[in-house]
Amino acid sequence: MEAGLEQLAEAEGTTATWLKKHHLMYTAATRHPLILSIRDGSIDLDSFKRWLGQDYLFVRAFVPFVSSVLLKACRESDNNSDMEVLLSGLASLNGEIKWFKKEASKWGVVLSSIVPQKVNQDYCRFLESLMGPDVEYTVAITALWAIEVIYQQSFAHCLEEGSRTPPELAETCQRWGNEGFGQYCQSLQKIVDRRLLRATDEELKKAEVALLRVLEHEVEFWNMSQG
Ligand SMILES: Cc1ncc(CN)c(N)n1
Repeated sequence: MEAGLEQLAEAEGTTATWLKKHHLMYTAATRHPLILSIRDGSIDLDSFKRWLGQDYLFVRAFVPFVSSVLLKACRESDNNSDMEVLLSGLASLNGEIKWFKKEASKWGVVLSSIVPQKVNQDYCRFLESLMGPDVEYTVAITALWAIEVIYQQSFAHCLEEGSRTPPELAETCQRWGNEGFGQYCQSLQKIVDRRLLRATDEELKKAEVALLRVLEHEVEFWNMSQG
């Protein structure tokens, strides 16, 4: 990399550099055909319902993962405010689970009879693999940021001017596409960039791999939902 570009990368943060480097995969995850079909109004509602049921199960598995990142922050972070950012994210999952239940009953999706599909199980297993004490805080929070920002960028796209998102899906898009969630993602990104500045080469590599794995799992999750 040229010296000037290197300085730019440092000024804008490692995460931005990685998103540029992996822009094809990032676009595949944030502009998936399922998201584009919500945005243009052509969404197949069976796909939406499949996504809803599977994502409910995913979010239940996501709670212990976020808790584990919070625990790592309490033990390993060099900055007190990390804990507050993570705690706010964890707290909002309470409302999210309630929302899934309400939304499922609106669409006639019976959550108690949803069986996790293999893609979902694989993703949840990946989350579990990041929960152990051997996984560094920097690596785990990189994965958390990636998981959240993909949803934020995907659903915010469905709320942009010119989108023809069906009104009955607007609430879903608002849940992850709203300003507050965008700010939460930015707070996570700042933590990740701060941690990556002090990371060892090995940690940097592991964090970048975690980002790539999340991108792959997210694309698979959309594919599975689309059927
Ligand atoms: C698959 C998936 N990825 C991300 C999110 C956002 N927490 C979610 N609910 N589901």
